[in-house]
Amino acid sequence: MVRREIEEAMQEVVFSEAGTAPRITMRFLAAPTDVNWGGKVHGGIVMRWIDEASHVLATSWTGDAHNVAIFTGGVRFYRPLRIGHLVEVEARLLHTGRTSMHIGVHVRSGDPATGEMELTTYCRTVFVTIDEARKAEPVTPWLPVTDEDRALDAHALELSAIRARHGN
Ligand SMILES: CCCCCCCCCCCCCCCC(=O)SCCNC(=O)CCNC(=O)[C@H](O)C(C)(C)COP(=O)(O)OP(=O)(O)OC[C@H]1O[C@@H](n2cnc3c(N)ncnc32)[C@H](O)[C@@H]1OP(=O)(O)O
Repeated sequence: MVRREIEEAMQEVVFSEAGTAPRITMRFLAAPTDVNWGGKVHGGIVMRWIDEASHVLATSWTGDAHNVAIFTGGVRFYRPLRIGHLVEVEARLLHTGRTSMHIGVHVRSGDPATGEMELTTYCRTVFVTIDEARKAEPVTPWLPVTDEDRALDAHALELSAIRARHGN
């Protein structure tokens, strides 16, 4: 039920170059040490990359590395990721609340010989910067500029509202 509502909401949004939101991309090779028992990259490793890319984005937006994930959800593993393939992890700021940074992360991968990249994973994370007392600090608001920015900003709020309606 929640999943269907979230998947429907996700189908309506577009991530393209028309978005002006702050974003960062990490690129590297999937290493032999990232392997799972089936010979592909372990899902937990992909989650670590998602965490790291979100952390880099949150740090670049706030200028403060003391930020943590307060929520991660909507993780969708679309296809397996192969050892030796080029990996691209793109984190884009979707929305800022009083203290929260809502981030959409796309993981793409492909054979470096062809350069063709395919979407392997999408995930949404929420990060906050913490102060010395470990309280979430106010964040500089990000103001959407283009139609795509506004749509993604509204999308982030809609996903939070769906979860709140279902008690999580
Ligand atoms: C830190 C040092 C770094 C140093 C540099 C080293 C660099 C090395 C590289 C490392 C790269 C990897 C870095 C990854 C970082 C981790 O992944 S850290 C590991 C996982 N995370 C944690 O351990 C955090 C555990 N949680 C906590 O400690 C507490 O919840 C926190 C984060 C201190 C927040 O507590 P709080 O101040 O009471 O927060 P609260 O006011 O309830 O909520 C804050 C905001 O979150 C929102 N929120 C709360 N729940 C939800 C939810 N379910 N959904 C959506 N939003 C929510 C609230 O609505 C609020 O947003 P606003 O309405 O203000 O915009």
